[in-house]
Amino acid sequence: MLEDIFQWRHPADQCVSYYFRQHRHLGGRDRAEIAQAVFDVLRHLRRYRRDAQSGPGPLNLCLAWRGLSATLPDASQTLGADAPMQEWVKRCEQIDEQSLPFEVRFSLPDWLAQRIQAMPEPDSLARSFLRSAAIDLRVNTVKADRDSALTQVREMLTQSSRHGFDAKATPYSDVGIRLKGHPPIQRWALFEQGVLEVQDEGSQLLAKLVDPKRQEMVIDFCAGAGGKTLALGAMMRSTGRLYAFDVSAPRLARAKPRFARSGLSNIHPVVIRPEGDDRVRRLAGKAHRVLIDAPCTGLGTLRRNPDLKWRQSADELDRLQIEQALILEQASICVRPGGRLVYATCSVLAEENEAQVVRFLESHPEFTLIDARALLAAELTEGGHSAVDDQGMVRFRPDWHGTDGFFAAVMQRQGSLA
Ligand SMILES: C[S@@+](CC[C@H](N)C(=O)[O-])C[C@H]1O[C@@H](n2cnc3c(N)ncnc32)[C@H](O)[C@@H]1O
Repeated sequence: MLEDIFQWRHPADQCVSYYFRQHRHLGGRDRAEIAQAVFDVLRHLRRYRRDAQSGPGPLNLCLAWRGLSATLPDASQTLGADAPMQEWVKRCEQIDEQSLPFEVRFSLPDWLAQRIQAMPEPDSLARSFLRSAAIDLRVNTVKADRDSALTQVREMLTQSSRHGFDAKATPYSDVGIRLKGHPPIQRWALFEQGVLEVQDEGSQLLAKLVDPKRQEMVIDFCAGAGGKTLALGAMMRSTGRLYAFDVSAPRLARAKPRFARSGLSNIHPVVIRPEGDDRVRRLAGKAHRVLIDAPCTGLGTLRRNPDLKWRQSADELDRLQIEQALILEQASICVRPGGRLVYATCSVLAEENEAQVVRFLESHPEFTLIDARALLAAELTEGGHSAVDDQGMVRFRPDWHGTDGFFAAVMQRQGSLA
């Protein structure tokens, strides 16, 4: 499986699923343990590869034993590694991490390590990317309120044969539930009925920044698989017109069953062209709110997708910046006077976040930045780290806020909505 993943042609979770389809005899517990070990290897790949230079066997075998030993205590003994491998694993685990350079200690490619080192509290951020993330759920408020959904989720977890699962309300989002453990939620009736959707708390808060009202015209410009569209549609109570745009027909096709499950009838999926699309032009100056959940490096989600740090590159970051600036131009045309434009990414890199917004505002004096503090009900300060900066832009970090890394800026076009 590691050989397949290291081609970097497909996301790691797809490679893992493919492997399990080819090895149907593996039980649930085996699958969970293998997946955990593989993701541990991806998180620590640079460090493990360096250690493996002195390893007692082929590279991938050494990596596999490191991953297994890190996730299953004493794995190398109980699962039968030979004596040299057991000794080598033990020696590696005793290395003082402070003796390692930053990029090895936190297993980052050079281009990314340099950028993280330039941010506040770099060790804390880099370390948080080495941890796995909890599963967050969003309650579809068209179908249930959070309290009743939480009660039902807890009942499901109590009935589960495995111990250690739990659920609690998310601290910032008033429609979120955070799970402890990884129960099989996709098989729950609550999920099939569209009461629950998997969505990180940071993404849930994005809908609050857009703050769509009943009967408005709203555009989710990069709707992809529809996660944000669903949250917006629920806030609009299934009224008004909510366009789900995307240039990718397969992505929008994947969103359609989710839209159907949700019970929302105000969503209109439309495949658009990246430039000069007629339907986008026809909506010029019409939308009350436009959300751009921009294509980005996704590096804020490293806890969930550790392979991204190996699949992304500085060249790809350059390419994405051009694409993001173009999307900002196209999408902003649709905002009506007094209307709102929200630009967001799941990245922690300034180039695709505040730099894009600052550049856009410089060339578009008809838009001004709104302070996000006024739009978010919950106090977003954790340990003295506010999620909203002095200019009013939002930045979540896994180490400070327990969410994925995430950025958002809210802008408003001059004029009055009336
Ligand atoms: C970060 S993903 C969106 C995720 C989605 N909002 C969700 O919550 O599931 C970015 C999306 O932007 C789309 N995209 C890329 N270029 C675009 C463009 N020029 N116009 C509109 N969408 C675009 C991609 O196909 C991708 O689905």
